[in-house]
Amino acid sequence: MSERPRSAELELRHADCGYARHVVLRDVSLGFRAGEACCLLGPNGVGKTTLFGTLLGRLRPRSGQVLVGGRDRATVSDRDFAQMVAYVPQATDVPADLTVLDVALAGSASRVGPLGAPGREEYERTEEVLSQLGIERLRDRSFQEVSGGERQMALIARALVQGARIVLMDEPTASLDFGNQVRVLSCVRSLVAEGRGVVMTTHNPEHAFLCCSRAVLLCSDGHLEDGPVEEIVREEALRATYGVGVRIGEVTMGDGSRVRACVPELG
Ligand SMILES: Nc1ncnc2c1ncn2[C@@H]1O[C@H](COP(=O)(O)OP(=O)(O)OP(=O)(O)O)[C@@H](O)[C@H]1O
Repeated sequence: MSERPRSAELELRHADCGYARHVVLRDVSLGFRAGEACCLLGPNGVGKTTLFGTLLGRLRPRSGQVLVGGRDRATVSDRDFAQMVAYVPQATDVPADLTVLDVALAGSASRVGPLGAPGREEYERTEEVLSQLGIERLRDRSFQEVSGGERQMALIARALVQGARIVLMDEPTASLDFGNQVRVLSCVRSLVAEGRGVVMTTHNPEHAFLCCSRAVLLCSDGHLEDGPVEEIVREEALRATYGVGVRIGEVTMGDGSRVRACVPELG
């Protein structure tokens, strides 16, 4: 298991993660900080959602600790937590009929408090975020009626309005078309460029090369590998994790930079 990075803003320390009768991940020590994108990889059922649930305080660690800004998660109010950590769920959970603007504006709830109502400042910030993400045209559309990719962008907008330094994204590209996947990955890069931290899960290891500097691979035997993407996302590791052959090559981009790409070997 790798060492904890220093000054992590969100951290698991020797945490056993799981449910009443089922510990899914044992003795996990991982720290996440602003200015870094980390990709969480692993096969179905290995425990990625369980790890997120624990980081978010929805699941209590069976042992060990979750620390937020150095404080035990259990001592941090949900409101304070929301100012430090935002969560972008998969876009499949559709709330009651709200516009895209309403969904994004909900990100300001932790700042205005339970009895407050968003004011001009919150509306202006929300409009700004919608245009930053290029979805201002969707402002008054029903969240239920926009496409999956547009919903995902609206949920990312909500996290940006929330203003948290660390953003957890659960399979942000799942069920998106190619164009929307690329837009979401570009958005991850922009978040990091503006100093936020992103922790995202994906079932496409190539996404780690595109927008993350760090990868955490959860292996079926319960062990975990954590490090720079190029050291973690390797052909042998992917074969061991997913049980399929994969070749990793490099592609030269338009600006001359080289990016790694994964191509599976079909049996
Ligand atoms: N509420 C629960 N109670 C008991 N066990 C659970 C519960 N939810 C999930 N599990 C089990 O925990 C393990 C990890 O599940 P988890 O959903 O965290 O995996 P995952 O890596 O997110 O999978 P996927 O890639 O398919 O989303 C699985 O064995 C699952 O069956």
